[in-house]
Amino acid sequence: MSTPERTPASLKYRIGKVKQVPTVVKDDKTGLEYIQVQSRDNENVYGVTKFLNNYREEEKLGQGTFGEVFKGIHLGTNRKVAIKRILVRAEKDLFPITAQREITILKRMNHKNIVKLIEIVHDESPTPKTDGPSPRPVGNYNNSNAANQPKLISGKHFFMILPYMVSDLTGLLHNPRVKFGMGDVKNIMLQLFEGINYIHCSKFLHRDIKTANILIDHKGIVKIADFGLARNYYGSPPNVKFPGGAGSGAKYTSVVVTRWYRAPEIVLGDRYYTTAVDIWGIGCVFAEFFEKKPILQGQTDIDQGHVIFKLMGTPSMDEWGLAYHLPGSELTKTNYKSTLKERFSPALNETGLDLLSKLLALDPYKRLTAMNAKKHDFFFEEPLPSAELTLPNEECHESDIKRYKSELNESMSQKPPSAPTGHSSTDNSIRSVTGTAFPREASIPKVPRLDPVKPAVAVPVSTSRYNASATQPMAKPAISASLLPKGPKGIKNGIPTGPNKLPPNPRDSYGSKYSTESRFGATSRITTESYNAGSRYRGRGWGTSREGTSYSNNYAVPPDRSQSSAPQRSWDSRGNPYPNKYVSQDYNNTKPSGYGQYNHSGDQREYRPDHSESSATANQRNPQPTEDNSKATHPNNKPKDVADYY
Ligand SMILES: Nc1ncnc2c1ncn2[C@@H]1O[C@H](COP(=O)(O)OP(=O)(O)OP(=O)(O)O)[C@@H](O)[C@H]1O
Repeated sequence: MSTPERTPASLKYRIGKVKQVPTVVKDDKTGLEYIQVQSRDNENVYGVTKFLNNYREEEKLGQGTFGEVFKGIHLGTNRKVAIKRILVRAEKDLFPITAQREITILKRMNHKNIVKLIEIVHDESPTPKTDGPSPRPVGNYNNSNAANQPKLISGKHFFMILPYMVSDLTGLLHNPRVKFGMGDVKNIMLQLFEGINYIHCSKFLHRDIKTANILIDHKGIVKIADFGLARNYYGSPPNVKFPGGAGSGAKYTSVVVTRWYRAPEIVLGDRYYTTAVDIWGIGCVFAEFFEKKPILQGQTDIDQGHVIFKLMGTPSMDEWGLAYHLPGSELTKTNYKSTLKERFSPALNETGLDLLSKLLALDPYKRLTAMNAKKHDFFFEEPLPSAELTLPNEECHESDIKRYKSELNESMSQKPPSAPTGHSSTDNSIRSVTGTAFPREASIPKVPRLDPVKPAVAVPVSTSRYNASATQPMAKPAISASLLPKGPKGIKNGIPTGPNKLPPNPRDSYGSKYSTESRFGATSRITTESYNAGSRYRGRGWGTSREGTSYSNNYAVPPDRSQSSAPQRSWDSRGNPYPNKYVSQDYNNTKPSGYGQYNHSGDQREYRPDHSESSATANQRNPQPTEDNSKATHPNNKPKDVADYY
């Protein structure tokens, strides 16, 4: 039995300008207070309970941009949890939009490779009195470490309670005692593709794929975490038939993705990006297994473009025509040759290199989709993906990196004399695909050092999260001023704004290759791959011993929000038609989207073009909604969920 109570002022908050007044309900039996949330079909509902006396916080696991993550224990069950603190500042009374977004999206996710949200809890930090004690630290008020805890700004605190994961990929890759075999790498990559495929098919962009956001539980199950930058996208989900992403139907913010994992289209200022931005991030993660540090460490946003082109080569008009018409197109005047092969051939064979080059394809429309990547030959040749991940006996988190570095330095200083030449072991060299051991970080061949260049802007926040020597950005040659974009508008937010003149229509370069018909199958029925296609792996042992071997069980159908008149991109803000490449994205006109369209029977989820998703043609002459104005153009004139604000 529950009795509604008046909402205490402390629980009122705002999202943007909209006041949120949750109904607080008190459970008569337990005495717990929680916020009453209206349930929707197929959706888990989480209440908000008081933190105090329910959870105990232990050590800090990670420091995020908007909060801290602690290891903790649920006192009632002794279950280990991760506690992500969200600070609501009393002065502004604003619940952070990133947290709101993360909560909203996590609630909709239901897949074994996506981290679950257990609940949201709140606490009220005491208002400091001028003569009173300082505000108390989070949760564990009796914690002996309390004195060491950072002092909190007076305000309301909300905490996301997540299942505790023993490791994250950053921690594992930096731990000198952890050695992944190629089978393990394949296992992790396949799980990652499963997770990201689910996110994309649920019509969300993650927008912050990086090793620190890839968690692994005690059973070796990979969980994608941190949905603080995620958002829904417009248009149909990616399909198996063609490479390239989905979601180019609207203009999104360019300030997304940790710089080193940022896709080239974002770096060059394309705001109509797609799910392919997440695939780029996964490509970076894949390569990171072999160097044990982020592979593309740009020191500024512009430098990031140079670093990317130095690895993949400056694209020709044929290779990525749109790059020549993006705000950062000046970068295409560079003349870098791809170094991908020579850099990664010590670790990867031809098939592996092929997968890597397709995940890191500069043109997002040539990049693999997650479901296509899973079918790449790399996963079907020896060594096969390992059936289970063998994890180290220790927990590895990003926060442990400092410790690993000092351990490594210590062991290096006590290192016995090296074996005489001729008898030297090859154990420390990067092994080919058939090898089982990865090198210790110290033994990775060093990329030749070049003259250092002073960063034009501050090093990104993420840099500070790594021990300097672990991720010391590669020294770069000084960037010739002539290579830097210098459009009349200069540089905004570190992204070159490029020339003011309208880009010429690259129809010629794209039209022949990507006709609407051939790319998006205007007349064909698009069949997406079933998650049950995992049987292909299961036959080989992959996934057999995991929880929920029936992949389809993991896919609760999220509510189909795709029936809104999703804005389509056909005309740019200046009222000019976009390159036909983008116009061809209007496959949404003839194709429905969303999970509601899938037939879940058997192994195949079929995409049934029974009705149109949007009235894009009607919108064609109207300025297209952007992340900033999409709310205003929503048919109901109100966002369907918080993510729609962005
Ligand atoms: N459920 C969990 N179990 C164990 N560790 C976790 C969990 N969630 C997060 N962490 C740890 O905390 C770190 C930061 O978490 P997360 O990325 O979710 O926070 P954030 O504030 O959004 O960070 P950022 O600003 O870097 O994106 C992770 O890298 C991981 O080490």
